[in-house]
Amino acid sequence: MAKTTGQTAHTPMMQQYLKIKSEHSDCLLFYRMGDFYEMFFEDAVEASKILDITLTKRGKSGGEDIPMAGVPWHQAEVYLARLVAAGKRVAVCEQMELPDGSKGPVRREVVRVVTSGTLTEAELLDQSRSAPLVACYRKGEKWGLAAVDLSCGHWRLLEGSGDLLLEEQLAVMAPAELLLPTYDESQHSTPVNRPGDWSFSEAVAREQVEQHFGVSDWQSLNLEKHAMAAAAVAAVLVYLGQTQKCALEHLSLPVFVEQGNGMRIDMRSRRNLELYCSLAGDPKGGLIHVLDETKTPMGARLLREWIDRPLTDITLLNDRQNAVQSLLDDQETQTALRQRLNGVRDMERMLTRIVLNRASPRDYRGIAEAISALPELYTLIGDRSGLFAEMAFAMQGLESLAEELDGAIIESPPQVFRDGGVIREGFDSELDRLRGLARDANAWLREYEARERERTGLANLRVKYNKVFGYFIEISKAQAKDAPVDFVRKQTLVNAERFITDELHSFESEILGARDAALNREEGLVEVLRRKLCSAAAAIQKAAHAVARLDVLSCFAYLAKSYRYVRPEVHSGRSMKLVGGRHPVVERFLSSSDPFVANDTHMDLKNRRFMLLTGPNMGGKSTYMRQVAWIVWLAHTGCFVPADEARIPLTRRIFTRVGAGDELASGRSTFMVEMMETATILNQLESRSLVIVDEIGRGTSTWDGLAIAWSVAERLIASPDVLTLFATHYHELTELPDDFDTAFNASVTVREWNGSVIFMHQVIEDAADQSYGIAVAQLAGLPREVIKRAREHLFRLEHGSELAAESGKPQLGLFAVAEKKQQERDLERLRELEKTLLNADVESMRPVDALLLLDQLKKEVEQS
Ligand SMILES: Nc1ncnc2c1ncn2[C@@H]1O[C@H](COP(=O)(O)OP(=O)(O)OP(=O)(O)O)[C@@H](O)[C@H]1O
Repeated sequence: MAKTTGQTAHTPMMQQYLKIKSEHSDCLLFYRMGDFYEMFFEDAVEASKILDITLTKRGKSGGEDIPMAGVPWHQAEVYLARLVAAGKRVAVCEQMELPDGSKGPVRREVVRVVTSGTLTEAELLDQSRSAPLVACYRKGEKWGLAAVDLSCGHWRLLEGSGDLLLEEQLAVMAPAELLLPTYDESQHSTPVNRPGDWSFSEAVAREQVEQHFGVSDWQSLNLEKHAMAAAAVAAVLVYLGQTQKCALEHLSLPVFVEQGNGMRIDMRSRRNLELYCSLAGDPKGGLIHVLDETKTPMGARLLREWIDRPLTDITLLNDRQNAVQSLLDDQETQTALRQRLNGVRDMERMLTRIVLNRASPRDYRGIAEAISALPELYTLIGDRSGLFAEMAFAMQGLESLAEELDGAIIESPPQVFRDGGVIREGFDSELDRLRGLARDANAWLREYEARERERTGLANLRVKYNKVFGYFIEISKAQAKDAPVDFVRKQTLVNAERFITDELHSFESEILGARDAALNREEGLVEVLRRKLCSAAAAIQKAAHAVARLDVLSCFAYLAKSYRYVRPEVHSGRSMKLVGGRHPVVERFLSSSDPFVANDTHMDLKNRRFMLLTGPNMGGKSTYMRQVAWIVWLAHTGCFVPADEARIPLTRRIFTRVGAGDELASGRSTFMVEMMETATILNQLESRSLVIVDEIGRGTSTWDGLAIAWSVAERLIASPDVLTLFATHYHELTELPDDFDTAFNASVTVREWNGSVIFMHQVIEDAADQSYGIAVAQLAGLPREVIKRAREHLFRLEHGSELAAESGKPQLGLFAVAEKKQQERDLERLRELEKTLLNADVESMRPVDALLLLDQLKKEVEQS
């Protein structure tokens, strides 16, 4: 805390501030003062830097000025967003009563602590992704995770063992905030908070679940055999209690759902394949971006989830595919659906804000419109079976609530409730009556103001209102001396004087209370609607989830139609057949004059489990291999795939090793990253894996690199249930198919034209004949002199070794050269031995000398 001690006695308000701040010392304190949130002492200094707002002062402490900074209450969300993004937690302290003019500060309380994992405001959240609060509890190898997305009310509970899996699961969950016990010192890039070690306990979980959800039947949550996840649930609930300080009626029950295995893809592979953004960090180059044709925020979030967590259950996949096919076949319904989904706002998050009493009038209107859209949606799909029947059912039952809300909330409500005007005329007769009185009052006031101006001759006389003093007449200081005698002075301001008259007073007490009464009445009506929405929260969430599913399925059908995606057959066998496969992202970015070249892929475990892909730089090797990975991945989400035909083996894991950059920040060189990725693959290979290796061993000496690439390739070929695509510039490896029946060569084609290369991007089943490295370097704009010199070096290297020339593989006979050198050394040694033997005079030699010679020869052979 600041230098708050000292001899100066603090004002009562500052004493109150200091007390509240001491109870929230780990947060910045937003202290409400009228229309502002003020911060003092270090909070003010820190916040003014982060928010770039003026640092002023207010009063003194210990003889020194107290620093102060403030933000207007109606813009608080923007500032909160920036503070939270800067890693801060903010305690929001509100005035709990109106100032009544008496001495002493009004009662204030912290109503909420805003943290990165507990945000609910639309302005603070990315609508297309969830930002969960995740608690992690570990004991030995075992761990339990509880993730809650407070903005939607969803839980996800997981258990497992081993650091690798934990890291993977955490990476996929992408927590906005992590809760750990104090003894867990693992390092994370996410902000970590510690709700207290005692909270990570199954017993606390039982207590908390009963308290929050009124559920004492532990079995119904399927947590009895999942003590690790239960302990994590407890920590989340305790933390929410500490920070939210209100009932969380929108939270669904933390039920442990057995996840099944699903397809596993480690975080590196997700990055390598450019799932969320391109390797250069551009989200527009990420797969999610090109696939997201959803119409609603709920749909966008679910799309991410489906892609993040591919399924390995063929029946579930078929259900999704059937639904997509059915929409694809009925374009009329599909078009109508997409039109109707368009503009359905974020039901889940609006509902959360309503339940937590943080909603704006626009949230009420938004949810009214979203619920009103449901009947049209379920009618469109109502006569279908399968997933559609489930979705249609989940959307029903909210019709009367929709009608009531629609009838209650005006079409374009104001941003805040403060001035009323949210409830429609005709919804409540009492409200209409009070508003009528207030309207009459307004007319009377305008007439009274005009009358008094004329009577007094004071042109700038105004009749005004505030909640503390009610109605009064305000005159500027300069003219106050001309006020008539019946004006009774009520308050003196710096530039003005305020008065009351008998007439104004009696008017006020008679009818003007109607305005406040109307506001109160409106507040009460909104609260009734809020309670109804709270009671219907579970049903609304279910409907919202159905809307999200419908949106994603219709997005898949849209992709299929617009970009010629085809329904893949995911089967339990091990063969893969892709005809006319395309890369979903690259094909979108190419111009029509230079269209994407589709390619086929045929692999199977028996004869073609290892594809060795060679060809020039820029030839399209990386694109081809990633497209195969994407097609396999997408096929496991229910999405159709960019190909003319696709038969895909059920795949449990996808591994990739793709040209990495340095991870200097984590102290890893390019080569180290390469080797770590390779180690991950080889150590974790399991049956039904697809492996993509795009270059290996480049970051070290050619010899080491080639040797490593060779042995890794051999290991992958020997792995019993693994399909591998392996791209390399080491042409020596094209000999692999000679030694292994299950390996085959493929290459990307180029043509030479007028001394330049043209990339055909066509994959053929043959090894590449040369690298064209210098040609590509020339294309890239290397100075002409450098290119010329490189060609000279290349010529020297290619013709410097007879074997290189013999092999017909220019530039690449490194192993052959090594072998040749070794043979030469061996020959040399043999000649030495020969010489020694020939020089030995066996006739005259003593037996002991013969023995010594024999011994010497033996040692020489052993050392060679
Ligand atoms: N099938 C294709 N059809 C059309 N253009 C393609 C195709 N494949 C790749 N390209 C284009 O060629 C560029 C280079 O492709 P890619 O990065 O896959 O080559 P590469 O062989 O892996 O090169 P390097 O060996 O240098 O890594 C891509 O950015 C893309 O624009």
